[in-house]
Amino acid sequence: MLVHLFRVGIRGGPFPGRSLLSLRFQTFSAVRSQDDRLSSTLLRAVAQLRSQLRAHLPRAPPTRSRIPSAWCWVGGALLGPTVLCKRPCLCLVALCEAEKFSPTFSTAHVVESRFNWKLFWHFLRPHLLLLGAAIVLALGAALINVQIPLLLGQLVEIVAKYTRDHMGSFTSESRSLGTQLLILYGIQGLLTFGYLVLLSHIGERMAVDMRRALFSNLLRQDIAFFDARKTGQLVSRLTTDVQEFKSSFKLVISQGLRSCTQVAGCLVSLSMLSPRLTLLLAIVTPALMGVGTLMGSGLRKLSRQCQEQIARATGVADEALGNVRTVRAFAMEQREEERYRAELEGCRCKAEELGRGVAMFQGLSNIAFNCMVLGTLFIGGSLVAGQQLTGGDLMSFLVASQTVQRSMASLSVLFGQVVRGLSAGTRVFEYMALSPCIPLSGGCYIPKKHLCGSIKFQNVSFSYPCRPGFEVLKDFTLTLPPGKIVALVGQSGGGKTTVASLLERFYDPTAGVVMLDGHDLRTLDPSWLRGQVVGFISQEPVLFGTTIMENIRFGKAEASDEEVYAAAREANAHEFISSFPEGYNTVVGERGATLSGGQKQRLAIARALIKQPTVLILDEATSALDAESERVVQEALDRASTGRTVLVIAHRLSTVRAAHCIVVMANGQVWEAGTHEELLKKGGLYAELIRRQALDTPLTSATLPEKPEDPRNCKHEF
Ligand SMILES: Nc1ncnc2c1ncn2[C@@H]1O[C@H](COP(=O)(O)OP(=O)(O)OP(=O)(O)O)[C@@H](O)[C@H]1O
Repeated sequence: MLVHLFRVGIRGGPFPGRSLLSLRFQTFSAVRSQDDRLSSTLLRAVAQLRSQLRAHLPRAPPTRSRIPSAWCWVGGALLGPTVLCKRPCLCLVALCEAEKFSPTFSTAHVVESRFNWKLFWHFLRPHLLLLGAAIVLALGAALINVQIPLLLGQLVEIVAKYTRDHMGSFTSESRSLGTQLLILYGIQGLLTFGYLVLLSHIGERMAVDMRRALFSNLLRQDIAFFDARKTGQLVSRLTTDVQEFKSSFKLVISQGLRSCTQVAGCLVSLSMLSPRLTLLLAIVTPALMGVGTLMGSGLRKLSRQCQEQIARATGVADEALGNVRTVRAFAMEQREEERYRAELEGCRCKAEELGRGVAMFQGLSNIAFNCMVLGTLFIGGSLVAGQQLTGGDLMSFLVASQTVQRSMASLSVLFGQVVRGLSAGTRVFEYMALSPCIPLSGGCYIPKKHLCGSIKFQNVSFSYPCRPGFEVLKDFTLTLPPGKIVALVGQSGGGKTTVASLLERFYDPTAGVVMLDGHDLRTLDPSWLRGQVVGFISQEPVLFGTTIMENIRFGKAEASDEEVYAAAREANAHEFISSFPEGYNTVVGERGATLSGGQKQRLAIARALIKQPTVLILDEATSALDAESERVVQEALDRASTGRTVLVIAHRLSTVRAAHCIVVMANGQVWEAGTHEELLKKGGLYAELIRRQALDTPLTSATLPEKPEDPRNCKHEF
């Protein structure tokens, strides 16, 4: 179009030759472009134009006043990024508000999901010096890029002169310009290398810092937080989202800064060329930006949905691969494939929708910018006709506005990346800003010599945070005397494990209080409680994929080798560990996959015993074992239970006969309590359970015998 315009100028001759020649500097400075082909086409056209002009018009000295000074460029270059940073909504990038995210659970304080600039600043601040250096280098490279076309223009002038006059030595005339150009190319290359290295350095360090902070904050979240989320989704935030954010950050600084500098510089040129036309542009552009903001808002919402869908797909893959043995055992490969395919299909639909949105955005912005050029030409043409603007100025204005257009186009390409980056950042910072309701540490603790291990649940009611309407425990009262074994039995889903979870303070009761030696658990330091007071052995012990030694030491990080051996002996594990060629250095495989169920359980017992807990919770610890393993493990458990307050959760009633007290739970309440003999004699629910277990018939709430009139009468106090 520009070439065409030049030709029109020559043919129609409405432009005074003097003004056209005065275009020299503005034209070349404005043509600074990433598109070399376009630049060289323009250069050729200008050279052609110039030689034709020389043939038709008298030579005129170039005007100098309209060349933007270096200060204008620097000012523009600094303004652009500042505006981008401060008011992203004013720009075509980073322009929309985040959608409010409705959390699926209500325990933790969830901050609204806007991009958290405060946290971003926290991670950026340590790198400000390097970032400043990178910005200076990038601006330097951009400013050199502005100078290069000027020199190229002069070189073209020499070529044109030599072609026309065939006088003098082309080599000697062009040598100094060529050398200057070579030096500028070299410096520009160095500057580009410098700012890219710096950005990579900053980006990588920020990514590491963000991952560490996010991981650390995730580990601190309430158990309820994990109830409501899939591991794959959390891992995706740690990996994909941080990666996406880092890439966008680097791209915005490198490509975005360059384009913004160019836009700002050209805007300075434009306002110097024609304040009137610039004013018109200044009116039209915000209107276009308004439309862009609206579209951007929708696109951002889509981008967020897209990423959440990706996280869901990752979650499905993670679950299937993590539980591959179960999948194989049930021959569910096909079904898992289908589930994953369905999630991927969801990803594809969302991504395509997003792609269409971004494409439409870019298409519309192209139309808008082209219309702006056309409009400028018409309005500028009428100004020229009214002698309010010279033809040369109009030409410069068009070239400069073209450069603005190209830079804006490049910014609109950046837009998609920035939208993705911002929403990835929003997702990362969202979980970083979460604060758990139950802190990991803080509060008082009971000195060892005063610690007895007396536990009391007093009128406890509880609903899981992710199922608030469903009361699992209702006015539940129970006492666990120090050094005694209390067994919890009852129908499946009656709330036995929930009692253990409250004792570990994985959750806080909705009403009532859980006390240790008369102290409300909420006033005690949770990490002291879990780390030193309560030992927990579950039905499915989870081991880490490291050595046996490390796994046992997980219970007490500072334990000596001797303490590890002692705990293993107490747990009946020393013998089998010693029989392995690598002994305690045997690596157990992922989740202990290379060990038998009984061996895993004994390692879990050793891990719990090494911290010498005052209170021990055994949640169906032997129910997954065969008779022989159960015997060995039970032996270890009996030994471990001596002198401790023990809460045994059991399905197989035969394993709890010897308990000091058996508490039967049903519908979240204590149904009855007493010793084995007392309960049998009573002929209530326990007797029914014993009878049904003998017949191998499960008890459901529908088959519960008549409830005692007041369950509180069944409260068992020692
Ligand atoms: N993390 C959780 N989030 C929401 N509801 C839960 C959660 N864990 C358990 N529940 C629900 O709480 C109720 C009590 O579960 P709990 O595991 O305490 O029962 P239980 O008596 O230990 O059962 P079982 O003997 O089968 O292990 C059940 O209805 C269960 O669906």
